[in-house]
Amino acid sequence: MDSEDDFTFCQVGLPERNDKEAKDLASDIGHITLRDELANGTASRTRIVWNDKLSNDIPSRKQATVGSLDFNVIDMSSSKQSSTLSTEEVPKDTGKVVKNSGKQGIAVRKPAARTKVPFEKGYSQMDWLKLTRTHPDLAGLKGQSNKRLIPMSEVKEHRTEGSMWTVLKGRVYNISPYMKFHPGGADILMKAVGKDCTSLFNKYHAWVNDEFLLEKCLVGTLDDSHR
Ligand code: HEM
Repeated sequence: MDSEDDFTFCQVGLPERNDKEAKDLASDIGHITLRDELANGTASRTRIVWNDKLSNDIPSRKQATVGSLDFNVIDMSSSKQSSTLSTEEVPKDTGKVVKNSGKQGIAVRKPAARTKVPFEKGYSQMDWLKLTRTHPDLAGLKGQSNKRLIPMSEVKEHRTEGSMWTVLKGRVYNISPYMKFHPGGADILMKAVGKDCTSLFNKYHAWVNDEFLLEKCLVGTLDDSHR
């Protein structure tokens, strides 16, 4: 056999230097370094290390292990002495930084004020769902159709305790039975009574599925032909 026909198959890889560079790049992204270590002298595990300057200023750094992963947890909510981040900037509930003091900092976005009111016993969202399945006439229709066109003038008349109407996305609901179940509280929901509350609803929680939650409270469709 001619020597030119004699092929040898071998593993083709990057030159050693480039291989190392690529590995360093992949394992040292931003402020995080991945370090392979030998645990108990047997299995290898990866340690994640935050190595930015900021983390040195933050007092509460915890280390944890999940499976074979070791990682440091920086608890931003307990940070008090940082020169650039004040305690007001860290909301208690989220631990996220929402406001930048201007000098140096981390991304900033002020969330909309969200105050969920603890529900009274028997008024959880689950209780509401049960009620919607069992109550025969939550809307208070008394046999009337809920396919009726209702003028705004009629919506405005319904502001009494058992009959509180609102307009939401063109539909008219009797929200009276929902009042005590509303996770934002009954007080704020009173703002919707006798009015079109679509913009308020969207301002606070456009993601809430109103059609599903208030299905059994539907009294009709808004007739906006007289506007
Ligand atoms: C009329 C129909 C409404 C329904 C079915 C409804 C339903 C809900 C639901 C399911 C939540 C919990 C949201 C979540 O956990 O993410 C919620 C919370 C809340 N709602 Fe409503 N809501 C209505 C109207 C309104 C209106 C008109 C306002 C303001 C005037 C309002 C203000 C709030 C607030 C402040 C919260 C608590 C904070 C939050 O979760 O964003 N809601 N509502």
